[in-house]
Amino acid sequence: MIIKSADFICSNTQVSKLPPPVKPEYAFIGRSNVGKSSLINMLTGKKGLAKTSQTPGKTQLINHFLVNENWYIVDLPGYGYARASKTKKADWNKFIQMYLDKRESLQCVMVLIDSRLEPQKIDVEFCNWLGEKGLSFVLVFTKADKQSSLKTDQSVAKFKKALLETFDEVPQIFVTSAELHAGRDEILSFISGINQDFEIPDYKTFD
Ligand SMILES: Nc1nc2c(ncn2[C@@H]2O[C@H](COP(=O)(O)OP(=O)(O)OP(=O)(O)O)[C@@H](O)[C@H]2O)c(=O)[nH]1
Ligand SMILES: [Mg+2]
Repeated sequence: MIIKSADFICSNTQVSKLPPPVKPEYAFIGRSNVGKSSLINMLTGKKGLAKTSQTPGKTQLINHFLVNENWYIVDLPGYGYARASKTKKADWNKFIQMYLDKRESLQCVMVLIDSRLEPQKIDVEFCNWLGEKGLSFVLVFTKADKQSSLKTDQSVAKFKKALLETFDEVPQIFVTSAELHAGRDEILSFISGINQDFEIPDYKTFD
């Protein structure tokens, strides 16, 4: 897929204020600092589109970006930010779960996993939750440039093994580096394949 345009549309803290669910949508989610915003910038080819930061907890809202006028990328706040208060974490859970659970046009949840780490409990639990809800998801391993490909392969294998404790099969896997633009074509062609079959869902308006 060639990216002709990518534009910021809106930031929201309320599910009721999201754009109408008439275009296919892909949510990028994962632990704080895993590289969600960097990946979005890499995929769209627009460096400053999603705000990135070395300080975890940068993205605080549901941010919609419209790509090629016909599909949305959604940048979500990271989960598992250790320094966030309990109330904040609970708010995050409620808000994000409601969004993921209710968003009619959501086609796939892109779960980002830091390829340098051993399987993290919070990531595995989040995947299990998606599975329970029957939501489609794929795994996107990030920051592959930070280590050898052997080390990345080992991380991927360990994560697969952790998921196979609850799932019969593992979801599709992408290995990426925002730094090296790796994995871009694979993810864009995956999205393009789904976009082709998109039909506008029935949906409720909130007014
Ligand atoms: N080397 C390398 N660094 C990366 C890569 N992706 C992200 N980073 C760095 O990791 C840090 C966090 O990146 P962000 O994209 O802001 O992470 P995020 O997941 O959006 O973080 P929050 O919005 O805080 O949840 C930044 O310092 C990035 O430059 C990558 O592929 N390779
Ligand atoms: Mg971010």
